[in-house]
Amino acid sequence: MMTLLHAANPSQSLVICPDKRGNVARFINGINNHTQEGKRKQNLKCVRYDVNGECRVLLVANRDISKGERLYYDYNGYEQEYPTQHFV
Ligand SMILES: C[S@@+](CC[C@H](N)C(=O)[O-])C[C@H]1O[C@@H](n2cnc3c(N)ncnc32)[C@H](O)[C@@H]1O
Repeated sequence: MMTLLHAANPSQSLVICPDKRGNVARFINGINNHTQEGKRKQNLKCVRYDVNGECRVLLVANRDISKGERLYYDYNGYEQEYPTQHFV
């Protein structure tokens, strides 16, 4: 679960909960966000857009990505709940 927007009223917060619905993004890897080396691997970042009044979260490349290269983003949003210390 990833909190992308933390609001005082929880019903206005934006949370991604992939056990309800998923897509091809399930194949994207996480970075070990406890090390500088892990952080350097990140090649995707989350961006929120308003599309016809609905909030959409896109994963956007933060640099050129070569064909065949693994995709990595930071699984943790605000809460840092996802353990990533063992990620390679
Ligand atoms: C959304 S899947 C990531 C895609 C998965 N690696 C695959 O091949 O289908 C999430 C799971 O993959 C594993 N994972 C993701 N990133 C990893 C990494 N950098 N190193 C090791 N395991 C990772 C973790 O077990 C995590 O719960």
